[in-house]
Amino acid sequence: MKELRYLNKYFKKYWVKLLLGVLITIIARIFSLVMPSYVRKSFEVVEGFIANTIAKPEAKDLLLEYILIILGTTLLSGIFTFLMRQTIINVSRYIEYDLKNEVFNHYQFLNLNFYKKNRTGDLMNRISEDVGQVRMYAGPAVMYGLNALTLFGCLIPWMFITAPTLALYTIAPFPILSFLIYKISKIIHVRSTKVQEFLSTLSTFTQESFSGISIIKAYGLEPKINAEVQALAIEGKDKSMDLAKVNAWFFPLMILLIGISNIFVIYIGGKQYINGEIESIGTIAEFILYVNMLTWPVAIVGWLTSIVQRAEASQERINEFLKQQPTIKNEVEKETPIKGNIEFKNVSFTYEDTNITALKNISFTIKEGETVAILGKTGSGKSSILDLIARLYDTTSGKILIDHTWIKELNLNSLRKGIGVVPQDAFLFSDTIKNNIKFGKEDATDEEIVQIAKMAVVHDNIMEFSKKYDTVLGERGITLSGGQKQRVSIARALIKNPEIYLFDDCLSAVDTETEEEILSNLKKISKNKTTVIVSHRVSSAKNADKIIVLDDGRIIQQGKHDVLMNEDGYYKQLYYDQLSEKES
Ligand SMILES: Nc1ncnc2c1ncn2[C@@H]1O[C@H](COP(=O)(O)OP(=O)(O)OP(=O)(O)O)[C@@H](O)[C@H]1O
Repeated sequence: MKELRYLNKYFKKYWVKLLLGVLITIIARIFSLVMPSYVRKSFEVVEGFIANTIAKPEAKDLLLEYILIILGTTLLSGIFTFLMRQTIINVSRYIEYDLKNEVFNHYQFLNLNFYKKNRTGDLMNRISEDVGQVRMYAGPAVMYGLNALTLFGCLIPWMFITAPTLALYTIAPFPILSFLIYKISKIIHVRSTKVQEFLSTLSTFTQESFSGISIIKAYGLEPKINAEVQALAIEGKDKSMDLAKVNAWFFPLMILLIGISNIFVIYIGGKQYINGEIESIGTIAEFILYVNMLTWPVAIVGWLTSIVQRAEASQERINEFLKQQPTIKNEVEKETPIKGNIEFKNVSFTYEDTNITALKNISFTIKEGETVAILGKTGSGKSSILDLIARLYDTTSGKILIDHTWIKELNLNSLRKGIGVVPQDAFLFSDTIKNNIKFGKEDATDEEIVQIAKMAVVHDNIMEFSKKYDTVLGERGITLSGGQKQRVSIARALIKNPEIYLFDDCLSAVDTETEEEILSNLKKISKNKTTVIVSHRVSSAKNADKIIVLDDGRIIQQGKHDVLMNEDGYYKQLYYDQLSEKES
């Protein structure tokens, strides 16, 4: 229960509703207890009538009165049971809602490393499956637990007062029932976890095969994939059958134990009645009703134990993530708007997960308003520089200064607000083109969006779609070409109108003509703004105020196009290679 203590803050938050729920549960159970004793009394009236101690009209009146009492109390018990669910189960839904939001918000603040270390499926599972298990504890477990406690607390003493020996025989099989249900619930849990795990493997596999359907078709891999799905399906069927087998034991076992208890009541009760140890045959009827009333709560004790254990395990998994603190977090309260001066001072950077040192003792300065191009072979550390500027990671050693202030001493929101990133993989959301562009500026007008799309040279493409800017992208809509995606992603950054633009090889999928047009538009729009362009093409770099050439995490060349063209080195070589490529 140590991990589940985390939920106490939510129980405190909803304590009024919970207390109301507890009171309602107790009232509902007390009303339900009235019925069996009135059934006994009804039997006694019939017995009295048969023995001629009660006259027919009086017997009729009494029976009618008892029936009305039974009906009334059962109705009241039903109404309060409804209210019990409305309060306690509702509280559990509120807790589920709060906890899901808390976990999701927490995820958002964690570093990129967290997302690399943990699989997306796992993150999703903890927020849905695990929170769902915890809700079972906060709602049904509390409700059924209370229910059972109230019933045991009221019924068992009453049964012992009415007929002690009969009570003892009646409840004797109950602990066995509880224990067996507990054992079965545990086996069910183990097997259903296996089924769940398997289902997530299966859905990952099928999802990947749908996403990669074009590759599968192009390589003629359909039979192989079908065979793999077949094998997975058989495995899944076997696991589900295992679960079904143990599930099938649950209700028969309950019915068996109810039957045994009923036999005890009838046999022992009958013997006692014959021996005159109990006064009325109605007591036997009353106890049969008690057996039926107690069976579910008794079974539930076993079930509850396993629910609590599962919730504890789930909360432990949730807490494991909630305990993780972002290493990159905002520690500066006041806003610190940025202007765009960037300085790297002996920066080295190693990725924690792979231990790859992407940058080795890098130093350079970019003045406010300058355009700097970063070139270099793949894996030389270009994107890592951009990630460090946006503070998606912190340097391993050395310092980054923005406007002469250490990046860690800036307000993180102000920094990110001042930066417009166009990443290498132009990720667009499954939403309309308009909303994807508006992501950069929520209150952008339609005119602004069109103007920016023109700047990113994607307006004409968008106008060709039947729904124009309202065209939905992604899984629910159309797939843009690589170049179109890149340009929508550029529009998204431009509309933000930040102080620093970071373009990560974002023109790789457009032809050189469009590239020229976009670059000249960028020049106009990003005048006086700091612009860092990562590229593999000299054409994107040649007009920059400074070109930085990286190799294996180190700067090997630095300067303007003319300067670098006068040096023998990577840049000059690349220039001539790309020139001859263009000519041929
Ligand atoms: N998120 C990451 N986690 C771990 N290692 C990484 C990560 N990103 C990059 N690396 C490694 O760091 C090195 C530099 O990568 P980086 O992406 O900065 O290179 P790049 O010059 O931008 O390459 P490209 O031109 O192919 O985009 C590479 O060896 C890469 O494998």
